[in-house]
Amino acid sequence: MKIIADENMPYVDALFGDLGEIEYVNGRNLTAEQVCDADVLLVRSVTKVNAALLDNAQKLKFVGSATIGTDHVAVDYLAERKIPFTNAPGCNATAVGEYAFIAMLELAQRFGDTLQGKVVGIVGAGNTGSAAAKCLEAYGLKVLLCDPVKEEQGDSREFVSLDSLIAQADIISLHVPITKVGEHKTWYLFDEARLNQLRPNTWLLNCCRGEVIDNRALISFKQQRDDVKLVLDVWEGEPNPMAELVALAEFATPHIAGYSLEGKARGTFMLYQKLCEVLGLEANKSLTILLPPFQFSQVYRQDELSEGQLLSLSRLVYDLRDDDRKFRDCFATAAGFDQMRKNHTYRREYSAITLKSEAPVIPLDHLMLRTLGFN
Ligand SMILES: NC(=O)c1ccc[n+]([C@@H]2O[C@H](COP(=O)([O-])OP(=O)(O)OC[C@H]3O[C@@H](n4cnc5c(N)ncnc54)[C@H](O)[C@@H]3O)[C@@H](O)[C@H]2O)c1
Ligand SMILES: O=C(O)[C@H](O)[C@H](O)COP(=O)(O)O
Repeated sequence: MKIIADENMPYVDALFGDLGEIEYVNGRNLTAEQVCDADVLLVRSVTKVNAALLDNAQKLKFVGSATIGTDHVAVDYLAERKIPFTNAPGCNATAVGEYAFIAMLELAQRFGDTLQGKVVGIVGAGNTGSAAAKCLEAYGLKVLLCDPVKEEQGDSREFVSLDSLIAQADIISLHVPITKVGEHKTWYLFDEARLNQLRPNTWLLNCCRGEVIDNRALISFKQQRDDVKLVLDVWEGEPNPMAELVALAEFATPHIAGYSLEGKARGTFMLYQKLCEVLGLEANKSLTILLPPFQFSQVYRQDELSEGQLLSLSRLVYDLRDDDRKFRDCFATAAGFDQMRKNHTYRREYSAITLKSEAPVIPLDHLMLRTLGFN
């Protein structure tokens, strides 16, 4: 069996090595010729999976995308050809939630402010939005959710409209899929008019898809409104973000909000489980053996935790400042955006750290940290 896999997908050898012969490819430049004799195709978000790529791949038995988003996949086309497809819903949700939370802690520190006491609006209350909300609520913040789709589906959480969220929130974090049609389409959800609604000093984070914000409108807006602070992980026109916008963002990264090792491993593992199911095989490998040990796996803590200390603890698993610095150095050079994504193999989730205390009673802060995700 021939398995074609994106070269940036980790743990493919460990999980798929027994199932066939693996060929690694550059996902962004994948051609129809390269996949014409594939039995299995494993992709990430940079590969357009459609008729042009797959019409000649007549042996194809399975397509898997180790991503949450599916906007790069012509799912109707695969269904028509009866080719089983799976993505990996929720695989990197914790990573995105922690990225957003840590970015807010970083902004607070950079601007001499505190995160504690702020009201945060989450737009899109699915896996990543809920993961961000979990961190924020663990830290005691008021969270407003806007998700008209979930609201219509009868989700029992409390929701507000987007206008009401914008009017009340100090911080807005975007977590919607990109959709171009329908009542709740998200393409340019934040256009010039919406951006002009933002309250003074709002922090706006985008870790979902670049085109959820009109990037040109955002440039003009931010040039007038320096009080608004931006954290941007996703960009219109990836892998070539607009240089003016990168310069205007407080934190800028190359679409890696979901790139924890845990999130990547879960993504590949979910494809492995699904392929085994499609092939009628037992999925007898385990996710836990994939992850390398973590250098700060145990942390001893006694004292009451300040916001600055919470940020220091968070930087053990993810130091956003490093990625921001690296990105500004490399995004403008040819292939810099993709190269940084390819080499991004160092980030962990809070769960990689086990908290220890020598005090006889577990400090109250440990309960908050455990709700955040620490062990
Ligand atoms: N930056 C990254 O590395 C990264 C990582 C993972 C996911 N993503 C992106 O984030 C998106 C969201 O991921 P998820 O796991 O939370 O997906 P999800 O499907 O679990 O949740 C998305 C939510 O958005 C809601 N929604 C749809 N249209 C909306 C609208 N107009 N207004 C408000 N809510 C709306 C949906 O009802 C759903 O609940 C993905 O589709 C993907 O594009 C980016
Ligand atoms: O949709 C997703 O899951 C994310 O956008 C994903 O993390 C992007 O990473 P890629 O697949 O491009 O490596």
